[in-house]
Amino acid sequence: MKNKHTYYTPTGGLPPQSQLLSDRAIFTQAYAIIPKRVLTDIVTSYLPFWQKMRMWVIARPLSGFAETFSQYIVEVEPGGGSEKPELDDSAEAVLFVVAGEMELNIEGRRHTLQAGGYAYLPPKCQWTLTNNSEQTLKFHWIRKAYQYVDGLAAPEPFVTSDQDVAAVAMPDTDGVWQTTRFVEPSDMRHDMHVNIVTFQPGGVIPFDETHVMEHGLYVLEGKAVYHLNGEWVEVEAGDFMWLRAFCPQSCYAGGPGPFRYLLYKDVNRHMPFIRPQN
Ligand SMILES: NC(=O)N[C@H](N)C(=O)O
Repeated sequence: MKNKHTYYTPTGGLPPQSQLLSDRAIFTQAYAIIPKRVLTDIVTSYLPFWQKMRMWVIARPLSGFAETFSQYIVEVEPGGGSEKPELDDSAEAVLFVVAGEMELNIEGRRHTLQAGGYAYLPPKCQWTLTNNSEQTLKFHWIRKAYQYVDGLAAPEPFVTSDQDVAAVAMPDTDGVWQTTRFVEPSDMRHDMHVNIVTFQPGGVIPFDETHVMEHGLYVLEGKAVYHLNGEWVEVEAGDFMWLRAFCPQSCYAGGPGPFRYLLYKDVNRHMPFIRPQN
C-alpha cells in the first residue's frame, strides 16, 4: 500500500526546476511572446550586402500605421560584416552587443564594442561593421524611421556601453527597480529610447502601466512573470516580448539573480492624425 506522501514521476520525467512552466509562443492583439527556443530557430533571414551573417527578425511594423520599430538579432561570423549595412536613408538605429566583438566604423572613426556595447546611429550616418575576432558576434539591431522636426537637428551618433552609464533607481523602490538610460529624456532630438531595465529578485512594477509607447523587451538576464493585458506569462533570459501601444503591463521578478531587459520605446513626438477622406 502506498502512503499518501508517495510521489510519482510522470512519464517523460520531471522538468528541471530551472524550466519555465509556460514555455510557449503567444501572439495576441496586444502583445506577442517569442520564447528563446524559437527565437533563433529555423526562421533565419539574410540581408543584401552583408557577408557571413544571419539574423532573426523579432519585431516589425505590422499594421502599416501603428507600430514604429523593427528589431533583429544578428550573428556575424569571424571575417564577416558589411560595407553597406543600411539601405534606408530615413532609418536610425541602436546596436547592442550581447556576445563577441564588433568593429564599428562611424563616419571614419573606429570603435570596438564588446558585450554590453551600445551604438546610436542617426539617419544618413555612414557606418560599416566587421567581426575581426575569432568568435561569433551577436547583437541586437533596433531600427526606426526617424521623425524629423522643423528646427531640430537629428542627433549625433555615439558609442557607449552598459558599464559606462549609471543605472538610476526608480522613485520609492529602494533601488530594486533601476533604469539605465543611454539618452537624456529631455533631449528632444531623440524620438526613440533603448534603455536597460533591471529588477532585483522580488522587485515589481506594482501596477499595470498603460501607455501609448510601444515596447520591444529582450530579456538579457534572469526570470520573471510579466502581466500583459490581464494575462500572466513567464519569461526568462533570451525571451522577447513585443507590446503594442496601450498594452497593460506589470511584472514580478523571480530569483535568484537580477532580471534585466533591453527596452525599446518611442518617445517625444506628436501623434499622427487619421485624416478624413474627402
Ligand atoms: N515595461 C516597462 O519596463 N515599462 C517601462 N516602465 C517604461 O515604459 O519605460
